Amino acid sequence: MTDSTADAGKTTTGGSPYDVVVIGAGPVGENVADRARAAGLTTAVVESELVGGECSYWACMPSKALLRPVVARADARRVPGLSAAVRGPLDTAAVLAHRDEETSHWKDDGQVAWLDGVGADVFRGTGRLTGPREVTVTAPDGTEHRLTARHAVAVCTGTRAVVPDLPGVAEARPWTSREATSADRAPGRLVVVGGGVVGVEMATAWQGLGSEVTLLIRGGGLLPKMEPFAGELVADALGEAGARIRTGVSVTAVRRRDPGGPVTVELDDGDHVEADEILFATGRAPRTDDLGLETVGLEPGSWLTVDDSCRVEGTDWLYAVGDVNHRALLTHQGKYQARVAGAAIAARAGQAAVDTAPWGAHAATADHAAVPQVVFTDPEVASVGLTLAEAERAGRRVRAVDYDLGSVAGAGLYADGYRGRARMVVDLDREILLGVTFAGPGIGELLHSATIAVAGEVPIARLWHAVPAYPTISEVWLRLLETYRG
Ligand SMILES: Cc1cc2nc3c(=O)[nH]c(=O)nc-3n(C[C@H](O)[C@H](O)[C@H](O)COP(=O)(O)OP(=O)(O)OC[C@H]3O[C@@H](n4cnc5c(N)ncnc54)[C@H](O)[C@@H]3O)c2cc1C
Ligand SMILES: NC(=O)c1ccc[n+]([C@@H]2O[C@H](COP(=O)([O-])OP(=O)(O)OC[C@H]3O[C@@H](n4cnc5c(N)ncnc54)[C@H](O)[C@@H]3O)[C@@H](O)[C@H]2O)c1
Repeated sequence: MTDSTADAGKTTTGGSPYDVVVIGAGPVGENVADRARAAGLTTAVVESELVGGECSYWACMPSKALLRPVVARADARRVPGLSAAVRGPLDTAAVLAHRDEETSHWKDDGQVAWLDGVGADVFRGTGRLTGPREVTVTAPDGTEHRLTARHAVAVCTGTRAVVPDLPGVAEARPWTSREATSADRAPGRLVVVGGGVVGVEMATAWQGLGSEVTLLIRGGGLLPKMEPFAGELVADALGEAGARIRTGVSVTAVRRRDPGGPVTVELDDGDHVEADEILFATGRAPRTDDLGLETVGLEPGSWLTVDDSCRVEGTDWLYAVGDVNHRALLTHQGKYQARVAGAAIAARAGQAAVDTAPWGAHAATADHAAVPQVVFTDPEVASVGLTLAEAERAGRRVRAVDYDLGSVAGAGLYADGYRGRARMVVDLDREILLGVTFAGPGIGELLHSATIAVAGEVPIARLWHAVPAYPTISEVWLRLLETYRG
C-alpha cells in the first residue's frame, strides 16, 4: 500500500503518472481498479473513509445481517412441527454481534489487502479533480498529493442519504441508513420515513429485533417502483408483525427537546407520533459536491451522466461508475458497470476496438433492460427488467401474466398458508419477457432464472423447454407459461 507522505500543508506531485486514477474505493471503485490492473494498467485508488465503501459497512452487508434472522424466523414460524420451537424473541445482542462480524467491526484491513493483492496503490484521503486528468488527494493530516492519469480518471464516489430540510430536524439527530445499519441496540419505538427499499428493509429488521415501528409513507403504498402487489404483500406482513403503516402522510416538523429524550414527529394531517428514534429513508444524493467538478466544466453536486461505457458525456478521459451515475443504485449493477468501464478504459488505452453496441463488451446494456434486485423483507421481493407500468409507459405492446405462488406445490411445502404472487411481462411482438417479479417467502434465489430469461431475450417457445424441478417453487415458471398459453 502506498500512502501520501508529504509534510503537513504541502502539496507534492506523485512520481510518474498512473494510467488510471480511481476516486472512491467502494465495491465499484475496487472493481474498476481490479479490471484496470488485470489489463496491465498502473492504477491508484483514493479513499476518504473505508475501503469497501457504503455497501460493506453501512448498507448491503449489515442490513442483510440484521434481516436474515428476522426472515428465517418468519419462514420457520410457517413450517408445521417447527413453528412452536421458534415462537420466542430473537437474541438481539447475538444478531448485532453477528452484524459486527459481517462488517469486520468497521475495519477495512481485509479489503485494503485485497487491493494490494491486485497491485493497485491506495491513497488515504479525499480526492478532488483539480483539472483534466488530475486528482489532488488531501490526506487526513492535511497534506496534499497530486496524482495524474495518463488514460482515465474514474469517479466512483457513491451516494449519501438525503434528509429533508424540515424544522427541528438537525437538533433531532435523525438516523439515516448509516445509523440504522450500525446501531448498537434496538430503539423502543422507531419511526421510519419513506417506503422505498431502505425503509421497508429497516422497518422489517428493527420490528423483528424488538422495536415498535411506525412507517410513514407520503404516497399510497410501499415499494412504489415495483409491481404494486409486492408492496401490498410486504405491508400485510409488516402489519402482522406489529408495525404500524400510515400512508398519505408527510412529516412537517421534528422536535427533540432533550438530547436523551423522545422525538415528536409532526404530520401534515395535524396528528403527531412520538418515538425514541426517527429514520429518514428518503433517497440518496451523489457524493460530487466537493469533488472539484467545476475544474472540468461540470456542475458540483450533480449526478454524472454517462454513456453506456460509463464515460462522462463530453469528455474522453472521465468515467463515472456505480451509484454516482444514477443508472442503477445497486452493488451488483455497479460492479457490472465497473467490469464494462474497466474493459473500455483498457481498450481505449491500447487503441483497440471498442464495442459499445447494445450487449457489446463495452456497453452496460443491462442497466436499461435487465436490472435485478432482491428486497430482503418478509416476504422477499425479487424483480428484473420492466414492470407492467414501465413497459406500457415505454409504448411496448405487452401482456402481464400473473400466478398465485401459493398454488405451486413447492410453495405449499415451503410454508403453511404460503402467500405470494408472480408476474411476467410479455412483449407480444417478440414473444420474449421484458420483466419478471416474484413476491413471496424464499423466492430471492429464484431471481437469476428470470434475469437470464430477460437479459438473454429467451423466446417463450424455448422457455417452454426449460423444465423446473418438482416440487420446487420454481415450478411457478411452468404455471406462468401455461397461463400465458391459455
Ligand atoms: C441501507 C442500504 C442497503 C443496501 N442494500 C443493498 C443490497 O442488499 N444489494 C445491493 O445491490 N445494493 C444495496 N444497496 C445499495 C449499495 O449500497 C450501493 O449501490 C453501493 O454501495 C454502490 O457502490 P459504489 O461503490 O458506487 O458507492 P459506495 O459504496 O457509496 O462507495 C463510494 C466510496 O467512495 C468514497 N468517497 C466518496 N467521495 C470520495 C472522495 N472525494 N475521495 C475519496 N473517496 C471518496 C466513499 O468513502 C466510499 O467508500 C443498499 C444501500 C443502502 C443505503
Ligand atoms: N436490497 C436492495 O437491493 C437494496 C436495499 C436498500 C437500498 N437499495 C438501493 O439503495 C437506493 C436507495 O434506497 P432508498 O430507499 O433510500 O431510496 P428510494 O428512492 O428507493 O426510496 C425513497 C422513498 O422515500 C420517499 N421520500 C422521498 N422524500 C420523502 C419525504 N420528504 N417524505 C417522505 N417520503 C419521502 C420517496 O417517495 C421514495 O419512495 C435504492 O436505489 C435502492 O435500490 C437496495
